[in-house]
Amino acid sequence: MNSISPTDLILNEDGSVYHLNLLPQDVADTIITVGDPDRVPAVSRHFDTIELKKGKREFITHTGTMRGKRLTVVSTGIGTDNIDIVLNELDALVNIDLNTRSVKPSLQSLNIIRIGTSGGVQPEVEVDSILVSSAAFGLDPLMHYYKYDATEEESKFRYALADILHAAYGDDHGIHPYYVSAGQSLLQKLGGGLTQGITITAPGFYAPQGRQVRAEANTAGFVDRVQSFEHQGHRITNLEMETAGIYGMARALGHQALSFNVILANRATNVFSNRPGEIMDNAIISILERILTL
Ligand SMILES: O=P(O)(O)O[C@H]1O[C@H](CO)[C@@H](O)[C@H]1O
Ligand SMILES: O=c1cc[nH]c(=O)[nH]1
Repeated sequence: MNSISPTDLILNEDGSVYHLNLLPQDVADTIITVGDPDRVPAVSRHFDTIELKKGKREFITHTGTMRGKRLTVVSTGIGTDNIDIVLNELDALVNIDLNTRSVKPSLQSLNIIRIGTSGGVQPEVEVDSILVSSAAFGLDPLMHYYKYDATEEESKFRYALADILHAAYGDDHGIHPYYVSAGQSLLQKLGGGLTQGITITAPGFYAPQGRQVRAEANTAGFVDRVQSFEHQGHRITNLEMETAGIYGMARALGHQALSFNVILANRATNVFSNRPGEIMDNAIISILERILTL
C-alpha cells in the first residue's frame, strides 16, 4: 500500500489536516460549505447540539446535530483556490488512513452542499430568490490541474462557451472554461421546486464577472455574452466564485455536490438586495429543511 508523503499530505502536530485543522472524527458525512466564515454560526445556530467548533485562517468548522442528523458546516473563504484545499482535506479526513497515510480500501462518498451568495445574469432571476446550480462553468483554472471524468455532453457545453468567449476576447485571453454537472442524486433529492440553471464560477469578483469600477476591465460585454449563451435549451443564470470547483473536485474524488445560490444582485437589471442578511438567514432555514430530508 503506497504511503502518501508528509509533504503531499501535511498533518499538524495533533494529527489534524493542515489547513482545516480537523481530525477524522470531527466531520459528518453531510457537509455544508459557505464562503463567509461568519455564515458558519448563522447555520449552526439552528443545530440542536454543537459538538465541535474549530478553525484556522478562513476555514471555520462547526459540527453538530439537527433533529438527529449529524451535520458539519465549514467556511471556504472566497475562490476556487480555497476549494482545492477544502475538498482535498475533507476527502483526506474520510478516505485516507491518516496514521498509515494510505488510501482506505473502501471509499466514502460525502454529500457536500454549498450555501452561497451570487449575482443573477438573466433579468427574470429574482433578487432575494434561491437558485440551484444544475451545472457550473469554471472560468478559473482549478480543474485544469486534475483528471476527472467529463461526459461527452459536458464537453459540448464547455466548447460552446469557449467558442463564444474566445471569439469575443481572443484565444490568448486565458479564459478556458470547464463544465461539471451537479451531483445528480443530490439535485434530484434537494433541488425540487427551485429555479435551476447553469452557474458561472469566476476567478474574481470585479472584471472577471464583467464589473468595471476604476481599473479598466478587459471583459467588455461579459454579462451580455453570458446572458445570451444557450446550448441545448440551457442558459447561464448566475455568477459566483466556488461552485464549479466544488463540482469538479467532488467529481474527481467521488463525492456528491450541490450548490444553492442566494441571489443578492441582478447584473441585468443592476438591482442589489436591500436586506441581504435577512434573506440569507431565511435561505439557510429553508435549505436546512431540505437537507434534513436526506
Ligand atoms: O457568499 P459566498 O459563499 O462567499 O459566495 C459569493 O460571495 C463571494 C464574493 O462576494 C464569493 O465567495 C462568491 O462566490
Ligand atoms: O454578483 C455577485 C454576488 C455575489 N457573489 C459574486 O461572486 N457575485
